Order: sequence, then structure tokens, then C-alpha cells
Amino acid sequence: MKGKLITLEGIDGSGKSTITARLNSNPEFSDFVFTREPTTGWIGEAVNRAIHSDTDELAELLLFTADHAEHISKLILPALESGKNVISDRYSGSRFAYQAVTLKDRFPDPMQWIQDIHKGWTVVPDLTILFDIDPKIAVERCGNRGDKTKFEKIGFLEEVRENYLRLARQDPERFAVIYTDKNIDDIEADVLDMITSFLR
Ligand SMILES: Nc1ncnc2c1ncn2[C@@H]1O[C@H](COP(=O)(O)OP(=O)(O)O)[C@@H](O)[C@H]1O
Ligand SMILES: Cc1cn([C@H]2C[C@H](O)[C@@H](COP(=O)(O)OP(=O)(O)O)O2)c(=O)[nH]c1=O
Repeated sequence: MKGKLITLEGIDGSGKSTITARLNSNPEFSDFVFTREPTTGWIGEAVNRAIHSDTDELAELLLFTADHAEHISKLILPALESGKNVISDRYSGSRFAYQAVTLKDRFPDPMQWIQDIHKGWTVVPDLTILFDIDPKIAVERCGNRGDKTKFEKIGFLEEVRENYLRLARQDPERFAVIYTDKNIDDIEADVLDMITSFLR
């Protein structure tokens, strides 16, 4: 595989989509492939139905994971194999952080269980940039936009944030953490630095 896979993770409202859009319009990244999870394909649409309803949490995890499998085989692997670098706004880390909360009463170690069902077929990112922020600030920011998900609640996002930080501690070589309660231009400059120094 020649290309590198870079993923952006963080709680709702941490600023991932805003930064992805800025990177996407930066000429330095014109030969990168930009993508996201949930995807815009039909399985991603099914995921969107799940997250806007009271779907069973295990069914929801499996839909997200099915979307990931389709994403990997149809977009991620072909792009990496053709030598393209890929940036994904959310990826497997979102499952490890979010569904480990929604499934905490169903499995003794939900994060490990979710990580295990990805083994043997997923593509592990080369670099994950974690957008870390206090959920109170993030939820306040989300108040200004439409299309709310059922996950945008402070208590829930505090647990998701802890899971993300746990993932970063487990794998410090692969994770870069950036605190995103600051000016968007500064965040963009930091993310640009992280990516260019990683690829150098
Ligand atoms: N650094 C920032 N400072 C203030 N507001 C921000 C900042 N980054 C993003 N926002 C705003 O916060 C909201 C959520 O940002 P978004 O990029 O959609 O987050 P995410 O994709 O992580 O959910 C949007 O309304 C966006 O304009
Ligand atoms: C990819 C993924 C997203 N999610 C959640 C995070 C979001 O609340 C929601 C939809 O993702 P998204 O549309 O990217 O939301 P945002 O712009 O707020 O980051 O789905 C999971 O719970 N598990 C997953 O595996």
C-alpha cells in the first residue's frame, strides 16, 4: 500500500467537518482523497436512519460497521493502493469511542469487543488526529446548526471524550491530540503542520 490513511476523530461539534472542508479546498491537498463515515452510500443512509431513531444499539453498531466494510473495499483500499493519501472525517475510532458508551451495559468490555470485530479486515489509520474539546463548548456550538443527532448530549459526550483519550493513550505513536477550543485559523495551521510533518 503506498498512500497514507489519516483520520480525524472527536466528539460532535469539535470542529472536524469545518477543518476537513478547509483542507479540501487547500491546493496543498488537491491530490488527496477526502471521505467520511458515515458514508453517503445507501448503508450510510441506513446508518443515518438509525442515529435519528431509537434503533437497538447493537443493530446500530453493526450498521456502522457494515458501512465501514463497504467504505474500505470500495474507496479506502483502492485509493491507498493507487498511491493516494486519504483523509477521513470519522472512521473506526468513532465506533470504539461512541458505541463503547451505547453498549456499556451489554458487554463487559465493550470497547475491546468492538475493536475485536474490526480485526482481520479493517485498515488501521497511519495517523489519527483527535479533536479534543470540553463537551459543554461543543454542544453549545452544535446548537447553532441543524440536523442534530441523538448523541449530542453533554453527559454522553463526556464518556465518549474519555474513550477517545483512552484510545490516544493506548496508541500515542499513531494519535496526535489537538485541543480545539481556539480560533479556527490556529486549528487549521496546527492540523496542517501535523499532516505535513507526518508525511515528510
Ligand atoms: N474553532 C471554532 N470556533 C468556533 N466555532 C467553531 C469552531 N470550529 C467549528 N465551529 C462551529 O461549531 C459547529 C460544529 O463544527 P463542525 O465542524 O461541524 O464539528 P464536527 O464536524 O466535529 O461535528 C459549526 O457550527 C462550526 O461552524
Ligand atoms: C462513524 C460513526 C459515527 N457515530 C456518530 C457520531 C455522530 O454523532 C453521528 C454522525 O456523524 P457525523 O455526521 O459525522 O456527525 P458530526 O458532524 O457531528 O461529527 O454518528 C457513531 O456513533 N459511531 C460511528 O462509528
